[in-house]
Amino acid sequence: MVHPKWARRVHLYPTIDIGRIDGSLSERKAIAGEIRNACESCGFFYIKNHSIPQENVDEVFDLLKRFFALDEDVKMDAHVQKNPAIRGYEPMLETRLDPRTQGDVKEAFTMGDCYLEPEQSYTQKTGQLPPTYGTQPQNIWPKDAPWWREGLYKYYNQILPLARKLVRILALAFDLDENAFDEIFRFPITGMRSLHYPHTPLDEDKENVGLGAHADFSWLTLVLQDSVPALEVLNREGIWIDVAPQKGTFVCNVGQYLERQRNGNFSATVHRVRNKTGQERYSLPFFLTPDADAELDALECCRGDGGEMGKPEKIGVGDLYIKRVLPARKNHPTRLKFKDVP
Ligand SMILES: O=C(O)CCC(=O)C(=O)O
Ligand SMILES: [Fe+2]
Repeated sequence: MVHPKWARRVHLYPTIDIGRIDGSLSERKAIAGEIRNACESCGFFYIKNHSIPQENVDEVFDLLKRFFALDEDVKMDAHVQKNPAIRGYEPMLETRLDPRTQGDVKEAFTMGDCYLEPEQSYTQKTGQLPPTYGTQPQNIWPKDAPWWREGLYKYYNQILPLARKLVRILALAFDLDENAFDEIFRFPITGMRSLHYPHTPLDEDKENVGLGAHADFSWLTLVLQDSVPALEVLNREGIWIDVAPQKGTFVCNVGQYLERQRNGNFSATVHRVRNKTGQERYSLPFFLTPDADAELDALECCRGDGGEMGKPEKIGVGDLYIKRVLPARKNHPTRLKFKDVP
């Protein structure tokens, strides 16, 4: 029997109108209530009326197509192996999120938080000078495609403020003061991952995926997908359910940090990508995680007796990040460097 929460296909992934996210407190609380319900059921929902214009969305997809169509050597100039923070370009099959697969049939380019790159205005945002322990930018860019950095930053500087608004809405969703999380999101860990999935034929001998089954290692993820359906979510009955593209929306999902903070009341649900459409697919997830030096504890409201997950320990956001992100990159120099660290 299908779990009732999943059986109602129509309400499976609600589409939440956030048009009044800057409205009155009661309007913001109404949005918070809808998001809370979605996070307590399947952990996936769409948002619409998010204020990023459709023309900017179209523009960023054109940018992705232009980048991935470049010669491999131009992209490999920013190969992920050259960057200690595991940012940059990943060719096909470089990662394997699900060990049962041959590898992820996709190419990707990741950039994220960096206190040295001027586009991110670290000092203006934090009121501090960049930390002295790092002298190298955390991102890597291909030298022959300056338009790539420019175009991605244009989008980054729109999606990050939107994600920050959702942080405040989530604080309201927990019946907290809406600024309650501001101190752990001063200069958060971010990851913006451009993805290109070719068509992957189904193969009876092996599980053929664009991105293997995983739950996001983030606090909250906002995925911009194009019109090619390929994202699937595993329901509680073990059935994969499509997250159909909906123009003008983002797909949002709860990540493992938020699940932990809610002590399992919110679900970081397993999902994967399989592009069986015959078309090329592009997507652009944005992962938001609290500050690397923040500590995260289960919220007062949901500590309880620990429930079936047990009471989680307080965790250092950055430490856990390193432990969890590296295993999927088996040959990355940073992984090899830390291979004996428990
Ligand atoms: O491409 C997508 O639609 C989702 C990608 C994803 O799940 C991820 O990068 O974690
Ligand atoms: Fe994901």
